[in-house]
Amino acid sequence: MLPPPRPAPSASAHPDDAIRSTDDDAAASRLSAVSLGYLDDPFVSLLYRPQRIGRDSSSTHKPPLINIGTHHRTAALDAVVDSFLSASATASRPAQIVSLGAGSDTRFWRLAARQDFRLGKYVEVDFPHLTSVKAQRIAKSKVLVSALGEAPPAAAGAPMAPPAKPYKVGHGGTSLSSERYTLLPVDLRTPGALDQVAAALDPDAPTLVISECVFCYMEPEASREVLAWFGSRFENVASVVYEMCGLNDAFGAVMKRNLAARNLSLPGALPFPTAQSQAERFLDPRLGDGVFTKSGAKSLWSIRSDVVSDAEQARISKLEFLDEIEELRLVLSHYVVAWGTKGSLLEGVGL
Ligand SMILES: C[S@@+](CC[C@H](N)C(=O)[O-])C[C@H]1O[C@@H](n2cnc3c(N)ncnc32)[C@H](O)[C@@H]1O
Repeated sequence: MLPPPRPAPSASAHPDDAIRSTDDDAAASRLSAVSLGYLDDPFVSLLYRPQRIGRDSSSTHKPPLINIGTHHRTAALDAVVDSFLSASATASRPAQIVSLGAGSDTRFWRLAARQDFRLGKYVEVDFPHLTSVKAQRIAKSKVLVSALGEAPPAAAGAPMAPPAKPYKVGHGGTSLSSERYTLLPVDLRTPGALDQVAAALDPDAPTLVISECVFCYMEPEASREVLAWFGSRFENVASVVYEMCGLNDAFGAVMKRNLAARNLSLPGALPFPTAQSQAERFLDPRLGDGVFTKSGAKSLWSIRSDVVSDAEQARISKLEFLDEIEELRLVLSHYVVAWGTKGSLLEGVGL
């Protein structure tokens, strides 16, 4: 969910600084939702430190509308990931997940903490500025390192040495690789940049590509290239995006004005007027023939009634007072979770 305007960055700032700073918004929203009890995620505070710490914990709290949106978005993405994992449970190769523009996301650690964790690989990519910070935070935390898998065995006959670390940091500190998890510095707009992602993946394994609030900051041609790349390289592939839609109204005008004050624009959101149009992006003939064969989408407002159970809605309704249900409907109607799949992955997702 997008925050209110902040002062524009100085003229000397890199044009991508504003895009990179959106990770701060996403992570701060997650931290707020966790600290108020909307979400249970012990890894948020290990991967994200708020830049402006006030005198009390309430300074990290976002308004209820943002907390509810963060909750529903997480519930929907969790449902997609669960559906993918159960559809790929019987595959001959262990499933893998790629998270594009992952920022400070914690999903890998939440999955690795589960009893039924069985992923072959989880790969995250983002700009090097973000991956270097994330690699450092992972390396400093025993809890985060413990999820990465086993260290490679020492070579036979090697002299006694201290135990090897279960990960390697590379690319000048901007990448981290391990048995279960790989973090790579990639600008998704650069042609050919995804080839280094391919090296970390099994081309024959069921693959889920997650993109949460990333494509909106890219030109639509660039995000189409990314989807086409995954769709053409992996036989058994599905993808899910969390995006904005319908910004051609008064709500969208305010959002665009607030973002412009931060040097941000949304070239990748404007061509999508409805949730359905986000679903149709996966079936766009310009992606290539049969790259994705089925798709679907729901706004966060529909996800509220169709995905979040009554019991969960009752639980979170007690966390904070919210009297403006019409305003909630307006905000949640402008965010959408859309998916596309080749074959039967995600067929049972219910979105
Ligand atoms: C709003 S944040 C979302 C972070 C994360 N997906 C989440 O939901 O918490 C958008 C992220 O996308 C990344 N991003 C945007 N454009 C990108 C690009 N061209 N290449 C790589 N990462 C990009 C940003 O750096 C940022 O971390």
